[in-house]
Amino acid sequence: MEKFVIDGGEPLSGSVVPAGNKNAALPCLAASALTADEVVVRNVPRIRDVQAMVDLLEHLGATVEWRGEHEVAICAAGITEDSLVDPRLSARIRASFLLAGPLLARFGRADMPPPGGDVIGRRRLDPHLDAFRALGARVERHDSSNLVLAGRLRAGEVFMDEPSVMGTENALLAAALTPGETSIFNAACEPHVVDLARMLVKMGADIRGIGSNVLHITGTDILGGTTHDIGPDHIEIGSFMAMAGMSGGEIRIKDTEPDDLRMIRLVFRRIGLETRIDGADVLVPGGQKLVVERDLGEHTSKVQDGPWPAFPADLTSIAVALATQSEGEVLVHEWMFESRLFFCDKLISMGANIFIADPHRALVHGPRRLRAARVESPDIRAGMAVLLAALCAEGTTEIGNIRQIDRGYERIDERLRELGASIERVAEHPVAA
Ligand SMILES: CC(=O)N[C@H]1[C@@H](OP(=O)(O)OP(=O)(O)OC[C@H]2O[C@@H](n3ccc(=O)[nH]c3=O)[C@H](O)[C@@H]2O)O[C@H](CO)[C@@H](O)[C@@H]1O
Ligand SMILES: C=C(OP(=O)(O)O)C(=O)O
Repeated sequence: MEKFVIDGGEPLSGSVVPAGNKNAALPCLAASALTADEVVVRNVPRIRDVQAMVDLLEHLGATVEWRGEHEVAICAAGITEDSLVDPRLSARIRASFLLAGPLLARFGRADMPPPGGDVIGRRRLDPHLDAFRALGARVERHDSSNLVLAGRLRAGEVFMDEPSVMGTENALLAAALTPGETSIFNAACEPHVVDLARMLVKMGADIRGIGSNVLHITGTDILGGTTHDIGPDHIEIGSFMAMAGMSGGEIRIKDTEPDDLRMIRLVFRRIGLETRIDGADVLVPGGQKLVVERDLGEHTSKVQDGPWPAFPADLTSIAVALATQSEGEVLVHEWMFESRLFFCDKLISMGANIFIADPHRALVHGPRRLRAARVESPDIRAGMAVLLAALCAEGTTEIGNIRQIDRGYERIDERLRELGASIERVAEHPVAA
């Protein structure tokens, strides 16, 4: 067990290169299971969740070779219809369920142990199952241990009951290896869904409508290998933007996809943070006095997440942290997950003024001088939000359970030190009873 020990209060400045998008790397790695040819994925973030997906593929029988810090070659020729998904590894990540689409399409059967992932509310698998059923699969067994899907897939029409990100990805993965034209309506269109669709095109599927909520996939019975570069992680970029604003420093975030940042920049501006686009970089000017923009008629501002291109759910915790340092009042409405805002009590223990109206809504009043505390990281993004708070708090904060932060942010302590932070990773010894 490790913890972070942070001495807060220093402005963080300098430049940082964002890691590859975690939520794109995971489905793109799962896509390697669709073919017996070699697939090379580049700009892969070296985070715990990626390692779990790589371990899952290896356990299934794929060969995996790291060819550089961020480049991995996978050959799934060794995966057979008898390969089994390891339940222990599956429980480590939500994205383990993305192996269902490839296994079902390739072998006509997928025996899936329950996935893991952040505990941030109920996480439905129904949209995935609806999609597989629309392509001709049946649920053969579903008990607390496993969910077994079976059937030779045929192209069809999928109408998602909600634009589920991984549900859309599983439908895409399955449809790419199913001959004929499949249409997905009410599809999710997050940058990671786009990334996966582009990779599947390079593997031999024909996909129209990429980036929209209607996808037409002409699948094939054999997909080939490819080399694919993962795009920059817009959630990590948003986290660095908030970090600059909260600490008062100037940070340049390099090599981004500015078009993917439009809603994030718009919402952060509402919370009081100005950012500029300079070529492919985002510049957060230093020394900003953050003031919340009120709505017309002096009404309270609201930040609400939603499916793309709305503000990403994975940045709501970061938005709460940012709002603690901005003058005024913001209502953060985390509409998608029921438990994600429970972490606000960690910020409250550090001195933030937050009124938790109900599980979905928190009213944040700023600015508040934050003070050091001992806190645990409940999930990836809450962990990062608490880390941002610690970086601008007075005194020495300790954050436990940092495995959660390591699930989604690569070498975050080293990268923060390069920006001037005082942060140490320290082994934590259990206290004897
Ligand atoms: C590995 C991965 O990629 N994980 C991401 C993925 O999870 P995941 O794919 O599991 O999330 P989903 O998009 O399926 O759903 C997210 C939540 O929002 C709810 N919902 C969704 C759409 C909608 O119109 N109405 C609605 O209520 C769902 O019921 C669920 O509770 O997408 C989430 C939403 O962007 C992100 O937080 C996760 O980081
Ligand atoms: C919720 C997240 O991840 P997962 O879906 O893998 O739990 C996240 O990335 O914030």
